[in-house]
Order: sequence, then C-alpha cells, then structure tokens
Amino acid sequence: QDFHLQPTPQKYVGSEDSVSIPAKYSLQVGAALQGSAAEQLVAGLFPDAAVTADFSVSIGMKGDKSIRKYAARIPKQAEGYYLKIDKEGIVVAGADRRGVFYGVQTLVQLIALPKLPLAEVTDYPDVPYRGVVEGFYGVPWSREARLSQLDFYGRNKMNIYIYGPKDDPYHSSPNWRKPYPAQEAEQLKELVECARRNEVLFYWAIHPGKDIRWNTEDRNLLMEKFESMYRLGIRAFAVFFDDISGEGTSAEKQVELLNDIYHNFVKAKGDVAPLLMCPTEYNRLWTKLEGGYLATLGGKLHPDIGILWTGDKVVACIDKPTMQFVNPLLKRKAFIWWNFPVSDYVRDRLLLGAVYGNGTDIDDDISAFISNPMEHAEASKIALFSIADYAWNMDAYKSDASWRRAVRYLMPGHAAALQVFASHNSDLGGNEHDFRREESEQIRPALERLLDAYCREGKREVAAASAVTEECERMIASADLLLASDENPALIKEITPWLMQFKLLGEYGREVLCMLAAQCDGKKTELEKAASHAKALQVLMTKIDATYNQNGFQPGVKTGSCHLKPAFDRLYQEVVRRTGK
Ligand SMILES: CC(=O)N[C@H]1CNC[C@@H](O)[C@@H](O)[C@@H]1O
Repeated sequence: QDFHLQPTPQKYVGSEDSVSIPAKYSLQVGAALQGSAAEQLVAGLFPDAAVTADFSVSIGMKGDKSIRKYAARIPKQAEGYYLKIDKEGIVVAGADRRGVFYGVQTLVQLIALPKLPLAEVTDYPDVPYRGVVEGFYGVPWSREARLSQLDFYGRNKMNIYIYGPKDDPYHSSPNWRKPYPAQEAEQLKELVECARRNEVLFYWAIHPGKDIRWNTEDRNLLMEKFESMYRLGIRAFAVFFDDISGEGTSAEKQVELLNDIYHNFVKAKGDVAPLLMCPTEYNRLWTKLEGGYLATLGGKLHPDIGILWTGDKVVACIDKPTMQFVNPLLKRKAFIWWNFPVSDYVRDRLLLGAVYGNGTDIDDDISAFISNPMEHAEASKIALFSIADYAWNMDAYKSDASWRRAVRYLMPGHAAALQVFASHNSDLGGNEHDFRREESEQIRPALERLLDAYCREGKREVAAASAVTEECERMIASADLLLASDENPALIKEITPWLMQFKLLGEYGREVLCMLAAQCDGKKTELEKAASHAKALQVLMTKIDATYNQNGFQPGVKTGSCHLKPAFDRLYQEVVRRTGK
C-alpha cells in the first residue's frame, strides 16, 4: 500500500481491490448522531443520498440499529471505531460519538486516494487526551491560526486544545478577574464552535497565581470569570499555577480553590469536562519533596481533577521512570504537558525536527499527552502531526517516517525542499533547559571528514567536499523554491526570515568550499574572489540576524547552527590561516 493513514491505525486490513462509489447510494446516519460533527462531515462527503440503492453507507454509534450487524467489531476503547469498505457499501461504527467522527476522518483519507481500497480498519487511541496547550510566552496565536489548528486537530484525531497563552492579559494577570472585551469574547465563541465541529474539547485556562489573594473577593471574581466563559460556550476549564511566586504558590490554598471549583462549578453545572490544574511544582527538578507540595495535591485534590506535568525537567522527554516518580505522588495518572516544540526560550530558532525520545511504553501511565508549541502556529504542525501519531498508536510510532509524512502533509508540492530546510532547523543550541535535538544528521559525517582532512593535513577530501557542496546547492534551491511558493502562505510567512538566512548560509558554505579548493590548488586570484564573496555573505547573515525577529529575549535568526554554520566558519578561518592572510 503506497499511502499511510494518519495517525497510524491500530489495525488496517486492505486489499489491492477497490470500489468506486456509485452515483446512486443510500445513506443512514444513526439518530444519536443528529447535529454531531460526524454527521456534518458525512453530509459533506455524501451530499446526494438516494432513499434506496444497491450501495449503502451506514454511519452509527454502538447501539444504533443501522450498524447492529457490526457491533461486535467495535473496539471497546473510548473513541474507537470500526470501518469497513466493500463492494456493497461503507460502514463506520463508533464506540462513541467521537469514535464515529474519527472513523469518518479515516474514511476521508481513504476517499482522497486515487482508488478507494476495499478495507477493514479497527482503531482506537492509546492515550485518552491528545492535543495542544497554547501555553507559551510570546505573541499569542491569531484567530486564523487557531481556526486552522482546530481543523488540523480534527483531521489528526487530537481531541483537546487548552487556551492558555501566557501573554493574554485576560488569561493571566492583570485582567484574569475581568471578562473579555466584546471582540475577544466573540472570537472565543467562534473558536468553541470550531472546536465542536472538530470534536476537540476546548479548555479555557486561567492563570491567577501571580497576584491572587486568597480572599472572598478574588474567589468570587474567579468564579464569575468562569461563569462568563461558560456563557461564551466554554465547557472545560483549567487553572494554571505555573511560573509564579508568593502566596499564590500555597498548595493548601490551591487545593481549597480547586476543590471548591470542582464541587460548586464543575459538578454543579453537570455538563463541564473534568477540571485540570497545572501545579507550581510542575516538574521533578523543581519539586521539593520535603515541602510536601505535591503530596498535598495528590492527597487532597479531588481525584477527578487532572494534574499537568512536564516531566523530570521543564523541558524533557517523557519515559517510564518519569511516570514512576510522579504518579504515586499525585495519586493519579499525570496529564503530560510536553514542552516541545515550544521555543519561547530559544526564540531565534525554529524547531522543525522529528519528534523522538519519548517512551512508547507509557500509554497506561499517562492520562494525556499534550504539546506546548511554538508561537509559529503553522510551523508547529510539523511536530504536532507526529505527536498526534505517537499518542494515538505508540507501538507503531516511527519518528523519522512520521516526520517525513508531517513535512509532506504541510507542503505536498514542495516536500523535498521543506525536508531539506527542516533537517537543518531543529536544534535549540545551548539553553537554560539543556534540551537538545538532532540537526543536519545526514551531512554531518561528510562535514566531519572534510574538516578533519583539511584542518589536520591541509587536504581537500574530494568526496566529502562534493557531498557538502551538493548540500549547499540543495539549501539554496530549497530556500528559493519555498520563498517563491504559494502552497502554504501561512507557513512561508512565519519562516521567511529563516529561509532568507538559510539561503545565505548555503551560499556561504559554497563559497567557503571554493576558497578551500582554490587554496589547495594554489589559485590565488580564485581564492581572493571566493574569500571576498564569503566575507560579504557573512555581513549579509549578520544583517539578517540583526534585522528580523528582534524580540526582547533571544533576538535574531539562527539556522543550521548545530553543525553547518560552525563547520563553515571553522573552514573559513582555517583557509585564512593557511594563506597567512
Ligand atoms: C508548565 C510550563 O511549562 N509552563 C511554562 C514554563 N515552562 C516552559 C515555558 O517555555 C513556557 O512555555 C511554559 O508556559
């Protein structure tokens, strides 16, 4: 089979044989799906159903008469589904409403193929909650970006989005006590509806800890804020106590507030999702066991309240030992908040690399796996695509293959070019969290051979030099192709400064290799020409770095910073040294 369903299903049995959906088909949708996202999706797929026809499409939930025959095939897991395509018709049978929706999303992918294969899919998620927390510092995502994200989550079977942008003043201080102004309120209502159409649980988070007073006034203001969000249609709530100091950090007070919200708001409303909270000690490195903060939360926070956790450090991959530490303390399965691909502590870089390093044996230890992404919403989809794949089916997860599919998903017409760019824009460089990623892995051996041969013996390792020159040519061409493309304008707009820098880096590498060849061949004039061009490119790269992305934290535009740029600079210096300039 030359396609790959996303996320990778638990069980797919296909065949070379295919079926064309005839012009005349009947459609049955279970009564319980009335007005659901699944029904809306199906209506778009099968707009002209006949009352009776040889070819039948049946969409239903466990218990519906229309799919009674397949009830035994429906997985028992929540959000599971059974999908069957044969010559007589199509059946989608879901364990629940969201399961039906996911079965139809899989059908959408199969119908998009050149030929609709005869197939049976038995599928369900490994992890109950899978999705995103917009929880970064920096420019909050725009309305358009959020709408696009929610559609992306629907297609990739992610079922949760937590609204918690650190720099939204109505989420955090100073205005967490105030209702949103009319325009923002309208946009939130629109997002809630878009989330519903994508079967995404829209959580709204409040971040009061910086200045909360543990008194009746603030308690009432917080409850009223939740009431005002409820009136906007929000049916899922979280309270974040991360990155604060002072009286807001009291475990006893946080527990008292959250249990109050649980009993007098969540349970009282009756139609609100489980309450979530982010602790002040939200990773192991910051945990002071002797202080008893986590023990207080674990022992006194109502067991229905989910507790977020970022791992052994603020930014760290999640594995079995991580969970063996935290779950006994919290007395529940932690709700993982994975701080990747968030880049608000390395803002001069793009994190476009593969998603790897998390355990594939932790599905029974976590209640959720949600990602904190970059402020670059579209570019974050490269990692989010793979996180959706990983959290849905851990056993089948293959990071590199998933990464390549993610790149192709974002720009099918320029996948090779985007892959070249992404492969050299993934590492974070030195950072406060000591979190690093692989970068430029494929060309690294040739770079090292080239450096070694020239720096130790003044020799030009021909094969390595041509491999690196070819990579530079690929970089230059890829940057141009992407900058000229109109395939994904939102993505190109976000990454343009880095694409400009990337092209310059490719040209710089090419010139440095010309310098090296000229020096080895004793061609003085060629060497001088190449050296002056390389120097000009250094100036241009410095200008880009000083002009774009000038935030107040890590300003500038870094690309290829892990291996490419250091190697080119080292070679430049070595040529200069060897020519006695
Ligand atoms: C729970 C958590 O990670 N909170 C903060 C602080 N840690 C990571 C930062 O990069 C932020 O994005 C994040 O919102």
